[in-house]
Amino acid sequence: MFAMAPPDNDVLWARSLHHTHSGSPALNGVSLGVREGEILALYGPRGCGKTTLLRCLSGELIPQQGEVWFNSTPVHTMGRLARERLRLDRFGWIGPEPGLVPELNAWENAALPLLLRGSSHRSARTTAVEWLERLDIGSCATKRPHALLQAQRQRVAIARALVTTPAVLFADEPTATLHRADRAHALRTLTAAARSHRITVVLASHDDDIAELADRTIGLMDGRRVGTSRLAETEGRAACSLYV
Ligand SMILES: Nc1ncnc2c1ncn2[C@@H]1O[C@H](COP(=O)(O)OP(=O)(O)OP(=O)(O)O)[C@@H](O)[C@H]1O
Repeated sequence: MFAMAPPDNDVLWARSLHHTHSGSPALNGVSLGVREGEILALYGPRGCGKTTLLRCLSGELIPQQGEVWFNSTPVHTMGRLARERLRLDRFGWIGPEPGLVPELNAWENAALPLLLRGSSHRSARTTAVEWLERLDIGSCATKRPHALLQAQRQRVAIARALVTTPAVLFADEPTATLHRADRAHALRTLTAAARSHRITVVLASHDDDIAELADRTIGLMDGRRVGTSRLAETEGRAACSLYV
């Protein structure tokens, strides 16, 4: 039987995802589509399946049942190397912890995905420094992670995820380790940078602020969808007047 291809205007599309981690159910029939350029927030309590859903959508984890498509490419049938290539070439990932390499300075950390893709040292440095400046941490470019504040480290991780201008940025609780003021600022900067570069974002968060920065919020509970709220186009854009 041929699988049904996703709708043309969805950059990511998932159908009926089921996944269980060694007996504990994480996804229980989740379907969703993500439009190109959309900022989609996944919202729900601890353990509701947000991380598992992001891992399935980004091709890191193959769901036990269900389909994931990136544009017209089925991700759920790809081999491991092809999925790794897809993640490196087209996706960006930000987790709750910055996960920086301690021996490298800020620009070298931010430039890593470009260097892994074979960019020259000089062009990788230029692009990484541009991203650090957009994220207001240009002055930290030559500092190593130990000399940075946690909020600055997380911005370096955001720069690293955006430096390749990915088609889709996956962000899993990207502000979980930050103080309240830093959280709001980091979310605003991240969503503004994504909008001005037409990067699609799928973001899991407990943060209330995210609802006003996202175009759409999907609730998850016990591995199932429990509601969608869509902001009017103008509200989503107006909430984010800062473009970087
Ligand atoms: N690698 C794993 N091994 C075993 N169980 C897991 C694993 N990852 C997740 N789980 C379980 O699967 C369920 C969903 O977890 P998941 O991390 O996807 O939820 P979450 O909404 O992202 O939670 P959190 O906000 O705590 O990150 C939970 O019951 C969790 O304990």
